[in-house]
Amino acid sequence: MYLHGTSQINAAGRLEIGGCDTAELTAQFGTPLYVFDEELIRRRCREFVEAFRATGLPFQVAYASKAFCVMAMCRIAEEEGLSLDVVSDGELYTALRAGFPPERIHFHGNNKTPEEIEMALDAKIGCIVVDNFMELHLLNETAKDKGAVINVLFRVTPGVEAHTHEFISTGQTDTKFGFDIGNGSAFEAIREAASMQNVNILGVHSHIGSQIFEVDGFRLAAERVAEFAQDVRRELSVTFAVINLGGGFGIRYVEEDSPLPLARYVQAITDSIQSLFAQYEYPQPEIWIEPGRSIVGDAGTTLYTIGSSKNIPGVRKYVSVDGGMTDNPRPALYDAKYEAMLANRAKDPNEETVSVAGKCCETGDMLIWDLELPVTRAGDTLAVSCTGAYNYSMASNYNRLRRPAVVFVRDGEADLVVRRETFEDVAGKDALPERMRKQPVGRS
Ligand SMILES: Cc1ncc(COP(=O)(O)O)c(C=O)c1O
Ligand SMILES: N[C@@H](CCCC[NH3+])C(=O)O
Repeated sequence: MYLHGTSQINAAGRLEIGGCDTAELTAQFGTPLYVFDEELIRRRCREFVEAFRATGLPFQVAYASKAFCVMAMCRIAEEEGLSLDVVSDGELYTALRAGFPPERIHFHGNNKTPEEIEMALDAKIGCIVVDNFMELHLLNETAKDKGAVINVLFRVTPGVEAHTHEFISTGQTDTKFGFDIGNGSAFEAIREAASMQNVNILGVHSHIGSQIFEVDGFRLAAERVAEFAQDVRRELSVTFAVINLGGGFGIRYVEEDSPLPLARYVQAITDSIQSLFAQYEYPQPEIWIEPGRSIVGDAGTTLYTIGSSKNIPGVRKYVSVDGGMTDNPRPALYDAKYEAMLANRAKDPNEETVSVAGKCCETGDMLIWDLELPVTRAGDTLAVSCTGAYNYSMASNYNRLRRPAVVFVRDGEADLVVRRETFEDVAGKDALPERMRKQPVGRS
């Protein structure tokens, strides 16, 4: 397994992250356990911020909290000078509760409810990324009722297909998100908004997909957006102050993945926007981006305890862990690949090929196929790397499993940032109608 960030094998032959021995982490917090390397998260934030600073251009880096939204992560984003992208009332609530400055929050989503819009307006967030006409009208009306003017970006689809898994490509025309540039609906949205009293047009937003390993898609999106900005300026006299090119920067999950240094993505985006807008003699807009996975993805490691195994001679050996698709649905959903190692015997040589199964009652609950490992024993700790993004945030209680705890590790200290769920968390929200309740024992 590739060792990311501060991960290393210590003198005792065990995996250590953030100066914490994983054996101590499992003893203290149990498994499955999400372990986040805080220094690596901060390093990723700084890579983006420093790459922008080097350009001298005005910018915002908004952490896409959907990747991993907990209060402690919102604090880190704020401390590192990032803005925050939320896509629901729950994410907004988490951010506000963590004390994240509302003026640096951007709200996304293709079906924001009236309640979410009210909540965002009441919190006085920085901007709403408008996705459709219904939302635009609702937003203007709600803002009018509250005597407010809300900053908006328009999510546009530039017709660019990112080279990635088709389920997570969103910049193409046939998508549920945003206003299409090609068919004129993006232009129409701006035209309508320009006559509204309670929305202030900041600019446009485009997100072309996720886990992208090249810059051409971003360049192409920048071209389409710049051309659109020019049309809008010429025909509607509306000038965009902000261009947001979304997130999607790829990370290394397995050896075959070849992401670019984060600064390269920033450079390609800033170079394109700067030269295109200069070419159109258009005032330089602020450039915003929204990385999620590339900030937290490789900083997360999940620790599991190995339990049963099943050897099918001539076919394969299954080794089961105490979590699975409930804490990491990505292999089942996207056929996502992961690397793993034995954390408690990290120096032992690999001796067999096994497939790592989760504990859910479902054949598809497999975490890793054909993984080289030392011969495992029940009680060993398996560490799966790169689980920081879209694992905890997409976790479920399938089979009524309790969601794991989350710890942040740094300089030999481990802080619990989400406690492990209890049975009460799992079943305590259930209600039994009166007619189904059992008579207390001993009464007639
Ligand atoms: C609008 C928007 N912004 C940002 C992101 C974050 O993407 P990533 O985690 O790939 O950086 C996504 C998810 O793909 C998104 O849909
Ligand atoms: N959840 C997806 C990414 C979706 C991004 C949301 N726009 C993943 O795990 O890769």
